[in-house]
Amino acid sequence: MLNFSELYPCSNQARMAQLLDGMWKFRFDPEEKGLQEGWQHKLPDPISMPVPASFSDFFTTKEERDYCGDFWYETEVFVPREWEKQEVEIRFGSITHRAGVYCNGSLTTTHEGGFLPVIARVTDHVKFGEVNTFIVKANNELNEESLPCGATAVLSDGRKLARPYFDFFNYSGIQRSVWLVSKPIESIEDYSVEYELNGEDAVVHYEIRTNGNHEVSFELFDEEKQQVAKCTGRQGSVIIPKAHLWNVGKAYLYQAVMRIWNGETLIDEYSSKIGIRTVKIEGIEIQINGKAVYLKGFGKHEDFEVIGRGFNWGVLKRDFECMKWIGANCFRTSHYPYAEEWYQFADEEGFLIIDEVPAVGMMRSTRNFADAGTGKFTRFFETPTVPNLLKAHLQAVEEMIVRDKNHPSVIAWSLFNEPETTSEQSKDYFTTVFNAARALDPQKRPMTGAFEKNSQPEICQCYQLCDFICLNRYYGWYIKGGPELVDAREAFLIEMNKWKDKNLNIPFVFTEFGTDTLAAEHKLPSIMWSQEYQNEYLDMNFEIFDQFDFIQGELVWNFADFQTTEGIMRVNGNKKGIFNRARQPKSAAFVLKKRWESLD
Ligand SMILES: CCCN1C[C@@H](O)[C@H](O)[C@@H](C(=O)O)C1
Repeated sequence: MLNFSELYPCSNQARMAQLLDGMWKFRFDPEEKGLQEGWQHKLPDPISMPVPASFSDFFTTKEERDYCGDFWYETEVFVPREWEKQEVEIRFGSITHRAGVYCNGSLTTTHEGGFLPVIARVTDHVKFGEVNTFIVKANNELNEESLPCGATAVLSDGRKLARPYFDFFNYSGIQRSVWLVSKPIESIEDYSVEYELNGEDAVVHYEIRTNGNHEVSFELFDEEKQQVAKCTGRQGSVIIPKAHLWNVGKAYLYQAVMRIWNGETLIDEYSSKIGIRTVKIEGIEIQINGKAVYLKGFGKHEDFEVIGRGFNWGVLKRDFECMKWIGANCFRTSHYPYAEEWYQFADEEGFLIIDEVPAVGMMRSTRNFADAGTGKFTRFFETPTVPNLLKAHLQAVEEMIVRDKNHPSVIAWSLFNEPETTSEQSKDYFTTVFNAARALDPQKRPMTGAFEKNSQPEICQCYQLCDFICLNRYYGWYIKGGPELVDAREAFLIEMNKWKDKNLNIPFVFTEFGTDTLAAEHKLPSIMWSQEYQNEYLDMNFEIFDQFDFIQGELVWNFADFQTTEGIMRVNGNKKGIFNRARQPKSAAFVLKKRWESLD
């Protein structure tokens, strides 16, 4: 169990949450001298740095844009005397990839993993009624013992360089919002909800975890703020007659209000929106509230000009508007858990999410996208680093499921993206991961992972772990592209018939298929990288998908163009977007809109 509460900050009569986003102080530390020079107390000669944001794209030099190593942030916050009898925490939505958090010069916590919250209890270090200094020592180096996997090179001038085993830029920094939180000494630390549907009625089973022994109450209010249920006890079940169900494209959110009481005196209160719905795999169907749903949408990235992987409400709003316009109903948080606000908004808008842990790059290839399908095996799971990697993987899975388990939008957990899955060692490794994940989700949602082309049905050792199978396939792009599209179709059909012949009777979802396409390129007849080719490629894929009833979803790669490490196969980033990086549609967006609206 985690030794901190991941509950999203809220303010009420018992708690306060102060947002600390804004301009912080910042400094690179390439010589790693900060600690011995006392930077944990104060940064010398700092520059300014927006939070939340990646630091890379603000700069005009390559050394700063591509910086790899230690770096520091600092901010000052007044802590009111009224908080003196409370617990005080500082909560980062994430710090990429690892961090130590200091309060007035004292180390309060460390955290490994750049895509889940970092929470530090600072009660014993803050000065109430005074200005306090918070400092973060961070690092963005990649290795094979932490997620996502990669390596760190050292250039001839001594600078470190990230060598990702994945196809997205190693953006880093304090990329999500930061809060200063005060809450009672005895507080609500976590809660979970599970649902049962009985005709028009629903049963909400709840469990509340606190750090004390006082009585706990649970109430539910509908969207008209009318109380529809009330119960006492740390766990219980409440019946909701004629419940309003949460559904795809038709969200309905109740407000759950949890309180700790000392007799009539309120000790703590925490409230959160919940959506009553069930998720189930039934044969080849993915069922929401007992009804089959075909997933239409995208693999995405948290990525935008200038702010890199930084969270921004405006980008979130535009992305959801584009996804609604095109007729999508689902996205995968490729290749890492996104900022919580994405799930909150998906809850509001009735979108489905496949929530993915940052287990990407587990095949030791910077260009796995090119090596996939070449039979290039690197025996990734036979190396001495695997035990530590497994620890980091299990920690990330736990933090992701604990953080996201109450979102109705989350319908499945993706526990990897394109690892090697053809060895006994990979089977043992992922069996451990899947078993751990299953024990963590009170709602028992489906578990899956995204397989690349080497994971062929006759040699893959891990598809058997999945409740539904996600395939990333590029027939017509990395395999038999351009003039060979007709052969790509044949090869694709051969593979899909091999999967069909296994009679697995479970759903398959395509979580990646796509082509790099320059928004300015038109060519008649088509040529790879032209918009015409992207459309021809998509049409071929759809013709294959429509031949197999067990294919229950198509999530195109990618929603939008995004930044990657530079290289001969990337034109200022990955151009497989259906929208360009500014979220303007390529011609394929209209092809998808037409298809997806017809699938409704
Ligand atoms: C086998 C393909 C893996 N896939 C991973 C994803 O992160 C890349 O961006 C994508 C691509 O090449 O566009 C390929």
